[in-house]
Amino acid sequence: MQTRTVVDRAAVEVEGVSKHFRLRHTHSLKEALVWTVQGRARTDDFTALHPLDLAIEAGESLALLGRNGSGKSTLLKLLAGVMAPDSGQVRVRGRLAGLLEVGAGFHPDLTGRENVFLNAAILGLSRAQVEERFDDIAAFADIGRFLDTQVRFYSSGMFLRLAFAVAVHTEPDVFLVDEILAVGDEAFRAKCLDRIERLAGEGRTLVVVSHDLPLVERLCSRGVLLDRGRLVADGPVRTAVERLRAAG
Ligand SMILES: Nc1ncnc2c1ncn2[C@@H]1O[C@H](COP(=O)(O)OP(=O)(O)OP(=O)(O)O)[C@@H](O)[C@H]1O
Repeated sequence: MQTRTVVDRAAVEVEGVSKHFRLRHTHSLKEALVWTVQGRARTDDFTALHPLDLAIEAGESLALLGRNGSGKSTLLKLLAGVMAPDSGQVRVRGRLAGLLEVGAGFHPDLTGRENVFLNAAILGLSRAQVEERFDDIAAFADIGRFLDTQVRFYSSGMFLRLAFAVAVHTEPDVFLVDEILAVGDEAFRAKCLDRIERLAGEGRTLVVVSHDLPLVERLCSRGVLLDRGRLVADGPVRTAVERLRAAG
């Protein structure tokens, strides 16, 4: 009989990952000079994430929870590979897609249509695959003739519509979603949530960052709670949500 450890099956593995930021206290040469003369440090190191380990199994739906500034988005960016950790490593198996920031991966001078091809290529689709799925992407985004407008003129909701439509049509193995659904209108949000539930139902791995606790309880089965950059709880989502609520 073949035995596999949890780590063998993990879709996402995070090992000893940490992230520091350098905070600059001065923003002009003059200010820098004054602070130096006063003997004050012009920069300060801030640890957004202390070394942490996390294994997410294929097909799991996990919520990253925590108060403002606890490190959720930083961890999500490290998983997405848009930011490099200062220590440790992140391994993701399969195709990764997600919505981290409105407009990320879009070129402002290109039209929506052109950006669909650009964005889908970044997410690993061939031109032929995008052509085949283009009508479905456009129908999902439902932004009408704005599809042929430069995206610099898009509202944040229109960006979200197109970005989400592309991301779900890449058939990702691992799907990352930040608070971002907040800018969509109610009907689109409902459509996105249905689609996210469908992705989860297909056995894809979900990692969701949200302060909308009823929503994460609906979408996720596992909750990971961060507090000031440290992983403080990991278990059933309801337990993590209760702990977060209790912490006020
Ligand atoms: N590029 C950066 N430079 C400096 N500090 C940063 C940077 N990005 C994040 N931080 C800091 O790291 C900490 C964690 O930020 P992060 O965005 O991960 O928190 P979060 O849990 O997602 O918060 P929120 O719920 O408010 O979105 C915060 O104190 C934030 O100010």
